[in-house]
Amino acid sequence: MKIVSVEQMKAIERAADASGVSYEMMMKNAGRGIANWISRNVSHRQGVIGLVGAGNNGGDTLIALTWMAKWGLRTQAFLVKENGNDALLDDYLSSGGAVVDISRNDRLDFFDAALIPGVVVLDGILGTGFRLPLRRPLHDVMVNIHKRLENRSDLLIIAVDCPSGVDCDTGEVSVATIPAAYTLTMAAMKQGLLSHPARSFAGDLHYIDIGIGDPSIYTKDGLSEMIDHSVIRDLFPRRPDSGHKGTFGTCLMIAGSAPYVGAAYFAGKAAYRMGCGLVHMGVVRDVHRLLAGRLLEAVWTVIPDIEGVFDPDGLQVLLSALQSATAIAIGPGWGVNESNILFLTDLLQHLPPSTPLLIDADALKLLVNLKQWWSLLPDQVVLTPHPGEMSVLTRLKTSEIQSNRWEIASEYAKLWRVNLVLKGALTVIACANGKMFINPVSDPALATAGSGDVLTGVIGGLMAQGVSAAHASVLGVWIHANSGKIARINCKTDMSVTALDLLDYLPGAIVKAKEAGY
Ligand SMILES: NC(=O)C1=CN([C@@H]2O[C@H](COP(=O)(O)OP(=O)(O)OC[C@H]3O[C@@H](n4cnc5c(N)ncnc54)[C@H](O)[C@@H]3O)[C@@H](O)[C@H]2O)[C@@H](O)CC1
Ligand SMILES: [K+]
Repeated sequence: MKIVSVEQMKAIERAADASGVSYEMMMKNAGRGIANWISRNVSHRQGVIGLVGAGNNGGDTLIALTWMAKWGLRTQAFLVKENGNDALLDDYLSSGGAVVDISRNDRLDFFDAALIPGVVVLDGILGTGFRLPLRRPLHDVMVNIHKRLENRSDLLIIAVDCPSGVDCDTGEVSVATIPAAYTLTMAAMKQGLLSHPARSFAGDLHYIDIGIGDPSIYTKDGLSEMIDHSVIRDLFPRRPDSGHKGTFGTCLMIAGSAPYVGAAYFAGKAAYRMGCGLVHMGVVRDVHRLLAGRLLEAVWTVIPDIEGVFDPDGLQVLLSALQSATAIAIGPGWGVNESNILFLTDLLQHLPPSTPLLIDADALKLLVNLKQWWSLLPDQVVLTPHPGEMSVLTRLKTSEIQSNRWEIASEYAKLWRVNLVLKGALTVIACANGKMFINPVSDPALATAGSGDVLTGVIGGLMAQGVSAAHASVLGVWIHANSGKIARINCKTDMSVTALDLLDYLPGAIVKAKEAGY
């Protein structure tokens, strides 16, 4: 789904209107789309109530309620602000709907009576027209509504376009913003919903077609994209029935050191879980000793070491593996030390220029010791820094990176001509060709030691099978995040999810990616 600012959305609507899809038609399509989505996706046996604001967001909601009333559902509209949508109200009433005006902060007993367990609440008070701060008298009515909906897990709250009271550009929220289980977003994702705190209020994000198709045809701006099912479904490598392990590539994983054994395991196992035909592990003796009996699927080359880290002259043993790999991943668990700077320098000089490369973790921190390191990389390259590693690479403060993730990722991906996966909640992928993707998943289940090593294996395993560096990053980030979501559901808490769980639920995330929408 494309991502837009409020200004871009307005310009797209103007252009669509000029090309024949009128504002009225867009709103009708929005309302019908919301009603259809609810009837297909949620149980609405207890009826649907709408919180209706004075603007077009309220208009969308009234049209949705009108359709559902026509279909015989029990519905009620609560007018939260004196309403300018008289014609839409008349339509709704003549379709059998019921209206209660609570805009003067009275008659809330009717609202209380409507909040029966299982009822669907459509939040259509404010959309993209809202700017903080929330003004009176709406503020007071919304605070009262908020109090009543708080902690009501027996209700299903669905936000229309955005949770009301969210700034759709910045992601800031008002005191009265109501957290939703789902947000049904019109035509394109509003960028603010992919930033915190708004993201935590929006729940699962779904697209509603308002009849204009792909919004990017109405603008010259290159729109970023939220990773969803429509983005990833075509990115999987082919797996012909006649394939053999050579068909599915060889990932050379140069990982681990005596203090960080697990990193090599997580990365190597994840590459196998992603369908890679063969994973060739380049590791020091201590890592080999501990993992050889655990990662039985792997082929091993033991790299000479000095006190558990790579010997600067140790690359010789890997030269033939470097040539036969179809992708190379480096960095997890290396440690930052003088030996590894020399080892990395030698390694970059011996890389086959056409083999895709992934650089993660400590190898990213070591890169800064090499002059113009970005000129030493192959064309197909992915860097997967977390904000701390990005800070080392750019010499910017982590706080500065975190407050401006999209712009900074985009700027440096272009500068270094790399595909950059800036990790953390709401991972940003800035591709070397200028395209930007945002992962909508923000789940503390993923914030656990070894999680990044699993991601390295996932992306490396996909590249080994011939998926481009950019596509492997997009698909890999989505699958990794969803394995976290599935792990949280299965562990029944995000607290107990470990990197081993992420590995275990990769197959579930792959299945989900292949068969269902986000
Ligand atoms: N323009 C279009 O053609 C379409 C718009 N759509 C819908 O329209 C929405 C945007 O509609 P609008 O531009 O009418 O805006 P909204 O519906 O978001 O709300 C505007 C209303 O909120 C009030 N308001 C704004 N800031 C406030 C504050 N700080 N405190 C108190 N009240 C405040 C305004 O006075 C106005 O009454 C979208 O989110 C979407 O749901 C869709 O129907 C698709 C088509
Ligand atoms: K809303």
